[in-house]
Amino acid sequence: MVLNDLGNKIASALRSLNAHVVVDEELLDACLKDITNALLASDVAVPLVVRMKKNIVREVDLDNMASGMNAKKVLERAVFKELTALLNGGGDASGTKTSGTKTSGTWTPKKGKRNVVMFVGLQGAGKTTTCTKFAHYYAKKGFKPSLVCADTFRAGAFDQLKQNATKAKIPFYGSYTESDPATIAAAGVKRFEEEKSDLIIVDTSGRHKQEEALFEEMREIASVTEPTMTIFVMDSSIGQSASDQAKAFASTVDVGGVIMTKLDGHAKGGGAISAVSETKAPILFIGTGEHIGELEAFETTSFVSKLLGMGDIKGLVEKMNEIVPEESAEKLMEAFGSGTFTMRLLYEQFQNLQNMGPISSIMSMVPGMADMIPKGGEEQGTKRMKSMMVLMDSMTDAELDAPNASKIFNVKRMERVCRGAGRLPSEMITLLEEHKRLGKMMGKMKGIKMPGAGGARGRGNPQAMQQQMSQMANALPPDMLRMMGGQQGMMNMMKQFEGMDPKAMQGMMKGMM
Ligand SMILES: Nc1nc2c(ncn2[C@@H]2O[C@H](COP(=O)(O)OP(=O)(O)OP(=O)(O)O)[C@@H](O)[C@H]2O)c(=O)[nH]1
Repeated sequence: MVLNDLGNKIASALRSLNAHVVVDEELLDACLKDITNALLASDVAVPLVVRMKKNIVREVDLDNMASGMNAKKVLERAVFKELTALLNGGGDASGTKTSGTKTSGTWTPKKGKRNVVMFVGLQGAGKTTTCTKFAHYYAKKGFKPSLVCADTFRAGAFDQLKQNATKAKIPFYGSYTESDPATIAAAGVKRFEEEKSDLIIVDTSGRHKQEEALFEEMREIASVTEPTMTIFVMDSSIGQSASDQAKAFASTVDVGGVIMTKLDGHAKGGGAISAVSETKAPILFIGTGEHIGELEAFETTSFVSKLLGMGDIKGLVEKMNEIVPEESAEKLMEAFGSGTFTMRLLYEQFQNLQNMGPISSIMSMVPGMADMIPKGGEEQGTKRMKSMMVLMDSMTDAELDAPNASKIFNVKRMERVCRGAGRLPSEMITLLEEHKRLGKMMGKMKGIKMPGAGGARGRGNPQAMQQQMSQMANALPPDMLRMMGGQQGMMNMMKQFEGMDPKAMQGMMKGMM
């Protein structure tokens, strides 16, 4: 993931202070040096790094720090604040901007109103892909989005948009014959206004800073479509040169938000962050893959928290509650109670896992678990899961709902399922073994009450919590328990959930299970 390296280095610089009881000037200097070096090595622009350092030093004023104040905590907070400000597009926590339609918070279109969003950005930044992801994201939220292709510069742009839009079932507009992008944009917006689309997305052609003619075209499109929001799409793998280009865009049109794409790559990312600060606009979303669902609403504090290995419990709760349907969670809970674990239930849990997106991104939300999935492990796991689902697709309803699936398959039935699924007998055996193993684990968990409302783990009942944790720890495979830091690690994790809305918490725990 982009910026991972930066996050690890800063977190390790901060952690290095833990070995010392008192933080003096010398230690602070050494830590700050490591942090600034990490920022520079990630391509964050020098003036921004200098400013950040100055702000941090001002905040962590050891000479004037009240006695009893923890210097490490103050430093951690200052670093957090500066990184947040940088990603908010201001670059300076002491004086954040707002201009035009932008705010330093998040922007959302208004349902049922006229929302025209113009996408601008460099060639290949991912505009066309992101337009469809953006439309899909809001379609799921009940909007009526539409797409207009005003890119007549790149041959094939309209076909790409058409293909993406058709797949996502989003109405689109474009032309093979009209060569003036402003004319197409105006006609498309007019059409969709008449059709009462409440989110009209206009894709423009990519350009470089030097191409004045194309910048003029962008101004013309903006003047005929009167966008309510202009989003600058930026490739996070772009280096230092991104800043100049971002500046040129922001001075031509009123950029109100940024979408950073390709965060799933391995680039250093600091150049992109510096460029965001040139636009003086907040990041609204991040692109984390090529697929339509791989667009995540951006929440700066959650992002910085994850970046520094502090987890993002709030995001985790929201994600779990959004993805795991209440009905499926209830069924799973029932299975916990009865110890019955059918193939269908396993299939449904795999479906939930697929909807969650990469497991590593979920793990990064849990404090201390960012590195739990070994390199390559995720891809391998996904492949295995898909192969098991294909096998289950070839089973009968009776087989899917049988309480003792691992016992009812004879050789003939196993061969038939494999033939139907086009899978090897060894894969079928793995599925049955896996199902049996999970069923066993489920049996051990029988009777565990979920934390949260009405759960045995009341805040005032640490003994009950300890008991539940022991039972859970016994049920988990030893490898997994070890990765979680043993029973103590689990307890620490649970402590992070303290003070959370019990209902939300309960829903999340059901989902996680
Ligand atoms: N890995 C990854 N690839 C992405 C992401 N977003 C876009 N892409 C890929 O980036 C490439 C370029 O994307 P396009 O959407 O064609 O870019 P564009 O900005 O419309 O290009 P122009 O029309 O030439 O300006 C495509 O191969 C996309 O699949 C992302 O978040 N992650």
